[in-house]
Amino acid sequence: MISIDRTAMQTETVDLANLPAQDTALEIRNLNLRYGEKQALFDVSMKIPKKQVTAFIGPSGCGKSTLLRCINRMNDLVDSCKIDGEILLHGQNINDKNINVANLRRNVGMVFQRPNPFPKSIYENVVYGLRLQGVNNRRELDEAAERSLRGAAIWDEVKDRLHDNAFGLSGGQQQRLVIARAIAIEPEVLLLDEPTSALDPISTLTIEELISDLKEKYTVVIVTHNMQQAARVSDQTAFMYMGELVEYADTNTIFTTPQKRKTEDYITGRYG
Ligand SMILES: Nc1ncnc2c1ncn2[C@@H]1O[C@H](COP(=O)(O)OP(=O)(O)OP(=O)(O)O)[C@@H](O)[C@H]1O
Repeated sequence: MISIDRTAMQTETVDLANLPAQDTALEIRNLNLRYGEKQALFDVSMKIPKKQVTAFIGPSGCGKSTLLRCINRMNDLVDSCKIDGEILLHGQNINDKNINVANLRRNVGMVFQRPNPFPKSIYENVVYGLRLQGVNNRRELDEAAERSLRGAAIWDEVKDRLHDNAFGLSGGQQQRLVIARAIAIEPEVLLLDEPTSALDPISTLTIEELISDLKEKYTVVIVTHNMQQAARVSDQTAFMYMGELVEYADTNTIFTTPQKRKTEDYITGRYG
């Protein structure tokens, strides 16, 4: 039996099935995904609320990362991947042929399991996306760097060495730097794919605290293996099993009174 620390759980709940459009960041409708012959997602539908943290949990191979990667079309990079169904952002299906994928990814940032700073200075890492957008004004870049590093809770640790190479930072600092890089271009949605699984417990805690702050400005979707983490940081939790969305509800309900037997078995540690 796994014990879950519910002290930090959110108490405010939203009616996910009837979420009004103005509160919905993303709507996934009847999403099916195949890698070649293998179907990895089965008819997934859900609404992801704005400026909240939504966690995807479930046993290894259940499709959490696949679903997350659909939200910024990272699966486009996999040749064998075929998707049908819709993911609506501002009412527009991001899978439509006329969608500009670079714009989509500016709006929907992603942070991976292993910190992946570029081999550049801390400063240049943060302003990278802005430079790509053609911003060259020094003051604008400086302001964005400070704002983003503060937003990622790493400013105080790096403000005196902004021009040092990012590889000199610890793993936990690198991950916060990568989050700063992601928020520098002010996306609406941040996708976090097991962002702490390569980090030590203290860095993990720092990132978890940061995630709770990030939702003031961004919609956060996090994949995690760690149920305690989902319980600590998320407002709603989606439990997936073998490519299906089994149960999706506010985090408190999922961890205290799940409605489905499979969810209960998973959160009580019977499998996974
Ligand atoms: N690029 C790929 N090509 C073929 N099959 C894939 C690919 N990526 C994932 N899969 C398969 O799709 C299924 C879902 O994988 P996915 O990585 O989304 O699961 P997950 O729940 O995130 O797992 P984990 O927790 O182990 O990361 C698995 O059976 C996996 O083997």
